[in-house]
Amino acid sequence: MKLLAFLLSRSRGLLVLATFAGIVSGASSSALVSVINNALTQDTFRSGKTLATFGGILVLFVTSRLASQYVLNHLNQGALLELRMRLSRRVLTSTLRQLEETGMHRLQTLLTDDIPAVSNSLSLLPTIAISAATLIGCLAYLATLSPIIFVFMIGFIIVGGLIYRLPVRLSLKYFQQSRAQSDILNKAFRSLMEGIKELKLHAPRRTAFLSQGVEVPAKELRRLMRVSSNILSTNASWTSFLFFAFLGLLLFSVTRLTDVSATTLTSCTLIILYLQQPLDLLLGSLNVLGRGNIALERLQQLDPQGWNAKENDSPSYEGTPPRFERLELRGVTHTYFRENDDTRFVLGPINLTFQRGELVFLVGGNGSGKTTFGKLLTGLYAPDAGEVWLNGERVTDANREQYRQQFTAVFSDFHLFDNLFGLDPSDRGARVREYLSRLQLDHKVRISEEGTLSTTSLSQGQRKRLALLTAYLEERSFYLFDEWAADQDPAFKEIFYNQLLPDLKAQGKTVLVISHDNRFFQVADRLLVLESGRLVDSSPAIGLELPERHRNAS
Ligand SMILES: Nc1ncnc2c1ncn2[C@@H]1O[C@H](COP(=O)(O)OP(=O)(O)OP(=O)(O)O)[C@@H](O)[C@H]1O
Repeated sequence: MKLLAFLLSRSRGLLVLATFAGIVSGASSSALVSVINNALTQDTFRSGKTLATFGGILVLFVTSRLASQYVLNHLNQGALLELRMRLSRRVLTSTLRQLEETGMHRLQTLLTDDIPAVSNSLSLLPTIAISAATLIGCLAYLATLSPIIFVFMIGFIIVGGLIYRLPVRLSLKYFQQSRAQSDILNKAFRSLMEGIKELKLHAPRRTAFLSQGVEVPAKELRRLMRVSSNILSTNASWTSFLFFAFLGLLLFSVTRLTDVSATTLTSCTLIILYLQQPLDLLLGSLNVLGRGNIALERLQQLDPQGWNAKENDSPSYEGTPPRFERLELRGVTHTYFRENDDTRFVLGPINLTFQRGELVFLVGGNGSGKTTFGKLLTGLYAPDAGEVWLNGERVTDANREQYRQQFTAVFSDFHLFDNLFGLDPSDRGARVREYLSRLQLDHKVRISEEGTLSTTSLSQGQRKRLALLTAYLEERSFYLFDEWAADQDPAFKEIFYNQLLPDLKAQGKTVLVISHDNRFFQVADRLLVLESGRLVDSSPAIGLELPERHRNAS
């Protein structure tokens, strides 16, 4: 079972210890039953010595049970922490394309549904260990009291267990289907959050979205989970029925055929009744374990090769990137396949060189591939074909992480963290203040010594300025701005194009600006034009002969 293998891979020693303590607890629980039974049936047994034995076993029972639970709880919580961290690391070490194809909604289901499902099943392990040990101990005691009733009991457990398993499998099938439905529902929830303004402004859209977008998958999820749970409830009731039917059969029929005394029968009945609880717990846990297993499989599917790898896949790169001199793209391409409509978009092949200290503009119509080019250039996408060379060294999978450290980028869908993670603002206090003032944010935002921003609740243009501040502090060699100035007022556009960009160039930075602002193209050394994924012009410097169709783009 995957769950057990997962726990075993984490700490075999502790698992053995917990199981041993569980067995001791189960055995002492059975011993308690035997003492109680003897005290009930034999007068000579009710002595002070027996009381002391009873007390001793009781202490052993409680302490071993506690030890088993503590160790397993420790293991479970550790396993959960590891799952959360692994999933986060997997996200950070997966390629951007893999994540885009997986879909954020699916990652959300993994975090919000699947990890708790694994957690639920792991938290059952102490109960399972103790119940199993109690069951085995009581059965052993039953065997000493009446071998024939023991054989009947074993027969009942085997037949009952087999009958129980079939509906559990069916229930798990429905549960598995419900996971795909959860993905769809989480996608709808994301739309609900991100599209709240559009939904509030348009009543018919809101009504249709609620009934088709949310209610349909939510109802389907309800149906699947209801069927799955009803199968289990029916199964549990059916098993209780079987249990008492077995007891009835034992008391009223079997004992007539065999020679069992009334005292033995009373003792056996006491034990069998005592066994009902561990049996119920064990059978009930089959389903929870099955659900945990399905959830763990889904988590592992995110990266089947890498999941079991040892933790040598730290997502951070600590080295110092080499000084940037020259970047060359030789015939690089990137293709998006759209399975739904069987079409594709091909960027490239692109042949291009960037030198240190160049200021280059990239223009092109909507959907021409500018942002895709930005992702390819910065190493967020690996090229499908062609080669990238940095300072005369070829970029491969092995050094792409290092290659990415040359770049800082503000994409049009940038994310603003509320802390300058990975940057030490105390080292850069004077520069932070200078940049805040240059970006006209000094009256709005303060940055604490720990790097926390006093607020990120700003206008979109101001948020972009804060993203630019972060980019400045990163002090990388190559800057990429994807339509950065689109949200800026005219006065700040002037500052951006006529002061900030030339300043970066003067510092020896290479800058690629994706822009539609043709009023400012003269500040560029070079203008690149993309059309339907093809680089149709890379005119050298000034004069900037922009093809007719792009002239009035801004
Ligand atoms: N994650 C993706 N999966 C599949 N196709 C994509 C993806 N991202 C972009 N595309 C497709 O690739 C093409 C280029 O998109 P891209 O975002 O690079 O264009 P762009 O020039 O930056 O456009 P805009 O000026 O509108 O921002 C588009 O046709 C788009 O449909």
